[in-house]
Amino acid sequence: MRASLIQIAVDPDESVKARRGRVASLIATQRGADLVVLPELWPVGAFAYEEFEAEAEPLRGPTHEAMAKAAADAGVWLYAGSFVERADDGTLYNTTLVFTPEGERAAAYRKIHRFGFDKGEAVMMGAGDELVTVALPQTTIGLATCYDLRFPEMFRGLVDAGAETLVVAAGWPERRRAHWTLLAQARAVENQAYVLAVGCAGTHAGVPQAGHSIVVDPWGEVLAQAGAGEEVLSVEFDPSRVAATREQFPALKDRRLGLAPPAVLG
Ligand SMILES: NC(=O)CCC(=O)C(=O)O
Repeated sequence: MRASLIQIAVDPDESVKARRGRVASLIATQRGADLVVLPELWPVGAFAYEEFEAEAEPLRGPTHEAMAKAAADAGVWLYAGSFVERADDGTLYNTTLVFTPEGERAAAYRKIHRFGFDKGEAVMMGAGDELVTVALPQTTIGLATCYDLRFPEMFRGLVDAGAETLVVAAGWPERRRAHWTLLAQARAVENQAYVLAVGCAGTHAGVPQAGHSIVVDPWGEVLAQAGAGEEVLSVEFDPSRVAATREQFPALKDRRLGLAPPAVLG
């Protein structure tokens, strides 16, 4: 199976409309890949909070339309990263879309863990509360977005729902690049799954992006990693290695669920 992770530069000197067109052209160059993956909030920028209201779109808005067409034109499964969705009740969500090679929407995932503590996304957006997996012909993918990467229980939930390849769309800052690589490898090792994690390049809202998109195998080995700039990271991998790894080193079978809470002394 071949996946192409497009590490998009998100800079304020390019309009959302221009970037949408440029990204569609980049997807067209990946014809022949089985899966193309885009990062988090690439139309507007994950840290460009002041733009969220103005650039919010309905689910079937311009990003949905452009990405459905791009998937169909290239004939690829497209993990289209996320955009700012405005729901019918006015709530904003950080929503990832997945399209089939025919351009049909296969899934929409609203980011579960919002970043920013008491500001930014955490206060401006609603939180999703549903895990999402999609069965591709070669592998079942589990969907996650950026800050989600810090929450292992969410990834275990995706694995319990059948995910073998964990896909993370991110706008991860350079400041915490070491965490990015470490957490991607940890999620792969503990779940004995592939991790495909794509970030952004460039600088938006004054936040330099980490880039360094990464593909990790079920043994925790890094199969490929991008540099800091805009880049397409293309990688071949064998999804059957997930079952083989789980069979040969069956740690997932040794889970102990439902343990008693610690006794309270005194
Ligand atoms: N957009 C995000 O979710 C950023 C997450 C982040 O910077 C971190 O977890 O660190």
